[in-house]
Amino acid sequence: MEVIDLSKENSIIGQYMAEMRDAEYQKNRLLFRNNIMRMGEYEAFEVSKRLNYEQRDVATPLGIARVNVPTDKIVLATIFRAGLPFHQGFLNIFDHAGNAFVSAYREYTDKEHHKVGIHVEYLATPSIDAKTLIIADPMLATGGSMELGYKAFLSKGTPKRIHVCCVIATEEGIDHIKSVFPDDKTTIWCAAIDPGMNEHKYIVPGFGDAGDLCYGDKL
Ligand SMILES: O=P(O)(O)OC[C@H]1O[C@H](OP(=O)(O)OP(=O)(O)O)[C@H](O)[C@@H]1O
Ligand SMILES: O=c1cc[nH]c(=O)[nH]1
Ligand SMILES: [Mg+2]
Repeated sequence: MEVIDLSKENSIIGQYMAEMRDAEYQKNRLLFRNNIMRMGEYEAFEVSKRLNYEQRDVATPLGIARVNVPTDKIVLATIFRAGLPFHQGFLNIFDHAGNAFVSAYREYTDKEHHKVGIHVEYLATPSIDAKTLIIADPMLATGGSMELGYKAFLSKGTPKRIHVCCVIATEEGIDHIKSVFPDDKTTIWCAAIDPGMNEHKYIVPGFGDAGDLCYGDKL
């Protein structure tokens, strides 16, 4: 399975990442959400290079122009909450895509807050049969939310190609995706692979809680 870490090549996303990781800068939720959205736009452009294309003749006012356009039928899927601004970034680029949403939230199952359980409660999706499925969620920590989100989407068909798109990943999360997603048709995209997680399963150095940074704390 191909894993593409966009930070391997210098680009403007290094600036977005520096701002998103900065504890002072993070205090402004509008800026944080906006940077997550811009990361989505950037990643979407990169993913677009891997789509299938066909030539089309377009009538301009002055003649016929030959243009390459993507033929893939895309479904953009995301996981509430932190996925929402990331999803918007992808949708700004793939504006003809279908859209799928699932809710998954992590909850500690022990009083020491070392073990994480994941709850899936809501699913709204078009058919993903024979589609190019892009699942956008900024954090790939244990990989549990991505797995459960994917399994929920699978109840609505079998995709032709899958792009797992995140902002920060861990090796553990990537290994988990490799163990549960089909190897021959999945690509993992990220903008950083961080060294690990703390005892509460937060990525270190990471950002902190991406959902809270976008939308505030929750009970
Ligand atoms: O790889 P995992 O260990 O499953 O962690 C990743 C999940 O954590 C975050 O969601 P969270 O559960 O914090 O919900 P939120 O977006 O509502 O804050 C993030 O958006 C992922 O969905
Ligand atoms: O570091 C992490 C891990 C999971 N979810 C987050 O929002 N942050
Ligand atoms: Mg959260």
